[in-house]
Amino acid sequence: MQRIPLLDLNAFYDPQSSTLDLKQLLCQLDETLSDTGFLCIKGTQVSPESVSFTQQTALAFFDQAQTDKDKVKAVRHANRGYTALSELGLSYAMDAADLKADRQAPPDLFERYRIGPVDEFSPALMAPFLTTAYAPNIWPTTPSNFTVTMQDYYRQMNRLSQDLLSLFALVLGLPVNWFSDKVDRSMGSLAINHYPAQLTPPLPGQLRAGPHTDYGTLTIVAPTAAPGGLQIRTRDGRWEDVHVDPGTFVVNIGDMMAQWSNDRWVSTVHRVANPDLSHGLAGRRLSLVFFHQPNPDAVIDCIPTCCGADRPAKYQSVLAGEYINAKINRHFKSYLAA
Ligand SMILES: O=C(O)CCC(=O)C(=O)O
Ligand SMILES: [Fe+2]
Repeated sequence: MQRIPLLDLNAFYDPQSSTLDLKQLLCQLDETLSDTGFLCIKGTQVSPESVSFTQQTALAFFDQAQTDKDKVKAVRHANRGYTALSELGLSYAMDAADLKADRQAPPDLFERYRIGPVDEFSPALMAPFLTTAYAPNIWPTTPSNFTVTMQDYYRQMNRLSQDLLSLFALVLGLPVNWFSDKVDRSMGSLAINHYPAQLTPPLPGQLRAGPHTDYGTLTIVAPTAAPGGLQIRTRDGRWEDVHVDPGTFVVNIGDMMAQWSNDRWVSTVHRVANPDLSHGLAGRRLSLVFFHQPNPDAVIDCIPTCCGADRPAKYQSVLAGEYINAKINRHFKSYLAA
């Protein structure tokens, strides 16, 4: 029995829904965010057709010749553009003692396209972050609809994240717009992960994506239906599959939100398992992974309703941009070697 609940956001979006329905949604949210930090959602304003069109467009990019993909290769450790198979290991950036050994693990079996903010903010506010949070995107010329499709999907995910944060604010007893001015120039990024079919056994210890936590506020994942998927590590150390119904999204809490909430909510270690070799070509998988992050200059200081005399703040305040920069490059195999 899957312990990750599927929550229906209709109670939030539909003006006809009752206060009781909304209250129930807030309770379920708090419970699951405190338990695993993972949930599935439906009833969003993002259509399943739009998700599958975006996935098909992304697959068309990855189906191109390697030389074409290399034309939009991310320059050394820049988080924009294409990174090839075996360049990344999501477990490499982990500090936890129980994951450190994974730095020795072979790199992950996925290639990735990374897209940063797609909208302009005021030049004065963008200026300090033009090589980090607001670094320009790189766009391929083919498929010809790639740029507009990804920009559109990015904006939809950013909006959905803001709606989720409105719900989070209500759960925490804050005004519904409490997060708004901290995320209105979000530096979030869209990572498109392509996990090719596996026709030969991976190296010992090699996974589609190694064990890791995400860094930001929240992550929204839309995977294609394929074997070899997302797993979370339970508190007793077992790996549990996350079943994702078609047309729904996985949402999980990142490290920064765990810190912001004074560890009321959990950023759980997860990974992507290999498919059984018997699946052959049918084993390929793609996921659209939106990492929501606040404005680079947002101060991440214990959320007022998450600390008090009986629950002192556990973390020093930090700027969101500095927090992310300290972590983001460490996924690269070449960064470890440098
Ligand atoms: O592909 C997935 O389902 C999740 C990938 C993931 O955890 C990540 O990119 O951080
Ligand atoms: Fe992740």
